[in-house]
Amino acid sequence: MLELKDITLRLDDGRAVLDGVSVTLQNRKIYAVTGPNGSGKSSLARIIMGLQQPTAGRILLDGQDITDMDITQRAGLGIGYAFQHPPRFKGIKVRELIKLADGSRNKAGICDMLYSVGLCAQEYLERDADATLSGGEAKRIEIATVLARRLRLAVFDEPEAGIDLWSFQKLADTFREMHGKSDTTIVIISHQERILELADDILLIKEGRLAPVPRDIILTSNNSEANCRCRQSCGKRGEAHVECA
Ligand SMILES: Nc1ncnc2c1ncn2[C@@H]1O[C@H](COP(=O)(O)OP(=O)(O)OP(=O)(O)O)[C@@H](O)[C@H]1O
Repeated sequence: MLELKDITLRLDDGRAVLDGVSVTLQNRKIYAVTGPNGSGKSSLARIIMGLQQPTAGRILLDGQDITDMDITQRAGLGIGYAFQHPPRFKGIKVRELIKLADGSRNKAGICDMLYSVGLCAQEYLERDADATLSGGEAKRIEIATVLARRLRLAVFDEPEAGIDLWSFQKLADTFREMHGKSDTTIVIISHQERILELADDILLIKEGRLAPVPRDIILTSNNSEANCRCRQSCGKRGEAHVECA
């Protein structure tokens, strides 16, 4: 359904953040995009959403070239995005925000959406969706609004960031359920093993290039990074090196 053809993003200094990324996303599949910090994952998500223009390459949705469309036009075609750091909205209640995402939802439907991201509806329905929300609360509410929209393509940028373990487990189950029930193609940028496990396909980005690799290799390399004493994505496979210090 979505084709990325040779997507390249160059900065003013000539550095390539993305370098010839080509991939075709299929209908109704879950894709996990993973890779080291700074490898270009969020840049790719922003380019899919129309928040950023690639320096070269084309994007096709069901054969239609959408490269020059802005975020509003792409939203109209059913492409939605949950930000890594979600915005807050002054003067809007959480209930209204979810209703805006999907006007056909009644109160019970809105409560279900909040529950699916691990929030108690009673507590949050009438809360202002402003800066009084914690980072994790705002993140979960934004994910609920994206889930509520019944999109063709939903992109989630690090949904785990700032979310406690219990809620994240619930969220992972919600992605799985949504996958079973809806036609939405889901792209999740994540470093979480749980997300990598539930994905149909894993896209590994390294230094701006796409390198699809077998799942077990990714999990092994993630684990070794977690064990590394310096905790850096340096690719030295978990051993402590002199230069790591
Ligand atoms: N407009 C910009 N100006 C300068 N540098 C940029 C710009 N956009 C992206 N970059 C750089 O490009 C690289 C890729 O950034 P991006 O946010 O896509 O990485 P990421 O893989 O999502 O990282 P993380 O896992 O840390 O979120 C980074 O080194 C970032 O600093």
